[in-house]
Amino acid sequence: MSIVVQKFGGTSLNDVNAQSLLLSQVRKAKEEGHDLVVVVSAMGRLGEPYATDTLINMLDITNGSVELKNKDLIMSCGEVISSSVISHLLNIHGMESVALTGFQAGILTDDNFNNAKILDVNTTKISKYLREGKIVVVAGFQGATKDMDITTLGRGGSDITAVTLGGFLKADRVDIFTDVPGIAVIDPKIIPSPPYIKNINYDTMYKYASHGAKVIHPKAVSVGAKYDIPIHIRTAFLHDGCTIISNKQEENKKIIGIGVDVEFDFGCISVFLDSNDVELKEKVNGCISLNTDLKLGANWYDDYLLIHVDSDRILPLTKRLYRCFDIHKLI
Ligand SMILES: Nc1ncnc2c1ncn2[C@@H]1O[C@H](COP(=O)(O)OP(=O)(O)O)[C@@H](O)[C@H]1O
Ligand SMILES: N[C@@H](CC(=O)OP(=O)(O)O)C(=O)O
Repeated sequence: MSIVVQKFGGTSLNDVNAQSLLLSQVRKAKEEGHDLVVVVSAMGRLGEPYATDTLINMLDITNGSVELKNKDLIMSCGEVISSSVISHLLNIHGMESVALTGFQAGILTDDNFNNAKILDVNTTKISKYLREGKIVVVAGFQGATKDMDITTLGRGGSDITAVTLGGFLKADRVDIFTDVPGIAVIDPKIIPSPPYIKNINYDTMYKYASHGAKVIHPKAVSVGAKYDIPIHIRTAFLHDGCTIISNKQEENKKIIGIGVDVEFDFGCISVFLDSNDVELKEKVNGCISLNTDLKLGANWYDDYLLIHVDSDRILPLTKRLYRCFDIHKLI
């Protein structure tokens, strides 16, 4: 039997409409004959009751530092709540399911609290439920140490849970459901309706995700490469269309994408392009030399250009670069 892992991020769980789209995606995969593991993140974003940042804010950090082990315990609760709610929803809609925390799912990590690494997965329990025909809903972003202390995997870590489970279970593919229909050439929050990438290889995606394309956690991409498991980035709002991360990459693409990363008071813009295209490199150099007022420094690496910018100038420069490349003609 083929196994599919479907991961739903916080933005794909946070209201009744999103949850009903989740149900229809799960039903579709079940009807296609797959055994299903569903990995869920905490519902919503800061301000919403069970979002990770809301839970962190319940610890009063004004009176001293937070013990990381304790912080992990509260941070893991959002995903546990989601797994219980989603499993219940599946059951009441006629899709038999069971909810597991990361610990119950057999996810063993090191004791680097807040940023733990998965060391092993004992899939016995998941496999047993799958054999019984149940959909297994696993709380993402967490595991437990050999001493049974709860850990979390670093922010955005539910993607790591999903791809790691896919690898250990020898799944056919991992679907990452989010609020965008794939990996775009630039964050759609910066440039609305940008072109989307159909196929991207693990290596390029790892670099792109590490430099601003935060739609997937870079560690999840490297786990995908390790197990050679295709990762589909998609949205539950649409049935068709996705980006496939695998060993394949579209040929003849001059430009892969622009990643934007803001850290405190400075930021980085990374431009990923065909490193053999001298003409394009000159165009890029020309474009950034026209914008010296906005940049702190720029360095070429193998296949990307990294530009350092003050964080308040990052959006204007990104938009100018995007316009200057005329990306629609380059991809
Ligand atoms: N190159 C890109 N392509 C698509 N989305 C991107 C890109 N770069 C950044 N993003 C952002 O990633 C977001 C999805 O990731 P995230 O907020 O972590 O969702 P989730 O809650 O599903 O994990 C999108 O809303 C989008 O703004
Ligand atoms: N809820 C965790 C883990 C996670 O992966 O979330 P999301 O899939 O919504 O990015 C976080 O906010 O870091």
